[in-house]
Amino acid sequence: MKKVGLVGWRGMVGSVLMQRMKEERDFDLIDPTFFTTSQAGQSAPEYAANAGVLQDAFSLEALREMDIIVSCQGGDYTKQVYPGLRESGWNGYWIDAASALRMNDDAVIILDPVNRNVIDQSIDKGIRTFAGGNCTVSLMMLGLGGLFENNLVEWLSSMTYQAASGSGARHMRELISQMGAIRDHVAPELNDPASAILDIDRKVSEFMRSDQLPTDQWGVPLAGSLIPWIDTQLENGQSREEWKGQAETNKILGLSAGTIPVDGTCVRIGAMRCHSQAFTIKLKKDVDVSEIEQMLASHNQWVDLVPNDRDVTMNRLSPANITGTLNIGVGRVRKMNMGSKYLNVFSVGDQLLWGAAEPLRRMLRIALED
Ligand SMILES: NC(=O)C1=CN([C@@H]2O[C@H](COP(=O)(O)OP(=O)(O)OC[C@H]3O[C@@H](n4cnc5c(N)ncnc54)[C@H](OP(=O)(O)O)[C@@H]3O)[C@@H](O)[C@H]2O)C=CC1
Ligand SMILES: N[C@@H](CC(=O)OP(=O)(O)O)C(=O)O
Repeated sequence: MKKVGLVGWRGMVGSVLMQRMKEERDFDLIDPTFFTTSQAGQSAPEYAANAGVLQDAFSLEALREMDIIVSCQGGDYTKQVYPGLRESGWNGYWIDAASALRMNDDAVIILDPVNRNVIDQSIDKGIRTFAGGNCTVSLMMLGLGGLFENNLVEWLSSMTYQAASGSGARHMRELISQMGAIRDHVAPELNDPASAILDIDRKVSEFMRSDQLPTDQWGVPLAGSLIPWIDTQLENGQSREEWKGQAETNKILGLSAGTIPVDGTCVRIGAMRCHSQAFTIKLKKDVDVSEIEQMLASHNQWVDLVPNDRDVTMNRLSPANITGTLNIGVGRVRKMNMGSKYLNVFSVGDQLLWGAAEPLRRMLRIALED
């Protein structure tokens, strides 16, 4: 059995990955070693039989023993450990959730239902470094896979509604704390049916602008509000999250940079772990909506095509419905006023599953076949 090193397994992304690996019985196929940056020597989790004790994740000697390393530890860890490991001559598979290596020439962004051909070709060429894509990009490409596969996308704009989980566990907790604090602040008025809604609204607004609302993580209110900026600021006016849209989409498809223009505004909203996106897509040619729906639905088994009907959409195409599942809800499919080549689509997907953990465990399976 191949020796597989797991780094970052107890973090949020890592925990979702471990859960999926247990569900799919991946541990039956590997000889796992669990690494840690802070708890070396403690017992490895009991769900992996005979995994022994946690190893030091900074020990190149211990890492070099592995055939495959899967890291959900974050970009800082990758930058600290990966170069030295490769320089030492280690030629195993490095499979990483972080963005640090994604755009390297010798790394491939993994999303096998979309780019299995790119992955296979790169393995044949000797590439052994694989990075999960940005969650927004991966969810977009799975949802719209049928359009990319049929070479129909001239350009696309994605306006996002991104969940708190994309910023990490502490941010999720603070979102709930903000929600609770706002509710608590007007509890007496809410319980009194005779109270005026505009008085409640004024009290809520004042509270949200005060320093009583917990904002240590977000810096600003998210509950009852939104944040139209995700990740760092770039000189061209984009956020880094917006920049990733075009850069990663083209790289995943194995196209040269900028072949398919992708742009939009990335917005954080008060959802827990599902990213939603509203797409405006310029098609290369006029195709019937029914044919487009067929392409979208048949591209992969996770697309849940939701008919463009009000009640069905409200019930099925939402973070509340899709969270915790591998489904990618795809709906609101219709032509736009701009013309018959302009398509509207809306998608919802769990950013910890297909947005982070699932492409990694599927790449692990591919590496095990090698
Ligand atoms: N959050 C997301 O949506 C996405 C994240 N990623 C990537 O994954 C990386 C990890 O993200 P995420 O999982 O959110 O990070 P976490 O903060 O949840 O976990 C990272 C590490 O923190 C350490 N840690 C310290 N205290 C605790 C604790 N109480 N519980 C659990 N772990 C603890 C663990 O390392 P140790 O055991 O060594 O102490 C753990 O592996 C990101 O930096 C990013 O690069 C990629 C895609 C999406
Ligand atoms: N930036 C994403 C989460 C993330 O980790 O992205 P990346 O893997 O590209 O750094 C979000 O906030 O929703």
